[in-house]
Amino acid sequence: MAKQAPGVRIDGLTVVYKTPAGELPAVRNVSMKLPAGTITGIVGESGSGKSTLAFSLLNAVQPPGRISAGSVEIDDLGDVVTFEGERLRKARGAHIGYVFQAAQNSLNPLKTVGKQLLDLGRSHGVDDLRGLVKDAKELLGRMGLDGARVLDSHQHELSGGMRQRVGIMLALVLNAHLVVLDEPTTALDMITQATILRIIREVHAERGLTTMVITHDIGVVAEVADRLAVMYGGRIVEQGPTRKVLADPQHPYTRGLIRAIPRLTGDIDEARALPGRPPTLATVPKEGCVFRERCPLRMDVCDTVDPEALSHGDRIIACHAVKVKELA
Ligand SMILES: Nc1ncnc2c1ncn2[C@@H]1O[C@H](COP(=O)(O)OP(=O)(O)OP(=O)(O)O)[C@@H](O)[C@H]1O
Repeated sequence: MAKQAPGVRIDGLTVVYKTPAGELPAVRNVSMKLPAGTITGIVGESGSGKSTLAFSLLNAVQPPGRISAGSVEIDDLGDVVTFEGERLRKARGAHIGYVFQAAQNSLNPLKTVGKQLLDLGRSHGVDDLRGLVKDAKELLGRMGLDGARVLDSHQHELSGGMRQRVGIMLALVLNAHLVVLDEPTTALDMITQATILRIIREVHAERGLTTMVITHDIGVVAEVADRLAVMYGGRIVEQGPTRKVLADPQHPYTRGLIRAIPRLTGDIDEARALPGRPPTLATVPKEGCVFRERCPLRMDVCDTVDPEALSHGDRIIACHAVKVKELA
């Protein structure tokens, strides 16, 4: 059993959903690494495939979706795409912790948090349930909450920020060292958001985790992530160390995303929203570059050839224009 931060290698991952127009890819030929012990942020607009990618890490894509190609190799565990049944259920929770999007709603409203914790422990064959409760209280205390009181509460008795922390506790309490957080701070006020992000960083470092954070908010990624991957139309268009990508974005979509952030100082008009809309499964181009319709650097080749993800130093970028610029 892996009891330290595992590295993860995603290779050629494609996930399709069955639609009236046939099976269409929501994640297309994605390859990336999550180095052991790092926090990786996945950022992109709504519908870009972030949650689908996150579910693939647990081999938990639900019908009408399915992983149609690729692998997700987790150190000391193997390729989870090949896992089924009991082996898969055990891997989730014990190895891979997951905090669902809007953790507010993933708790059972009829049961106390403590009861749900015991259910989780039993379903994973934990013998020492007292020890589990002790760990849960300690984690909640670590996150600034009164553990005993929270375990006695129903979800409606907890604020949004408290529920987010309960979600993080449930993802960690079985001692998973790979943790996936889907929009961990959406719908929280700025102060609570800052607190949760600080807690994520601290718990990540203290417990020795490999963490993936999914968000549409590039500010969240800037705050917590060591590495950043930008998704668009099911593709990862740029990835690399967060600071470098934010300081010197190369892909025209990353540039657009960063330009669209309103700044507290400076002229509000300087923040320019990205023109156009992100594609849906039905409108994403089947060939050529997925971003070309909104791209200021569009060239003829973009209409027919999907740009390959190429290494540029410690950055990986999928863009014909960036390649041309480098060769110039
Ligand atoms: N069950 C489903 N059936 C059909 N299409 C789906 C299903 N789930 C997701 N999709 C489609 O797959 C694409 C990717 O969705 P996904 O939820 O992974 O994106 P996302 O980036 O996480 O977006 P959001 O931030 O809105 O959750 C979208 O076009 C979405 O409409």
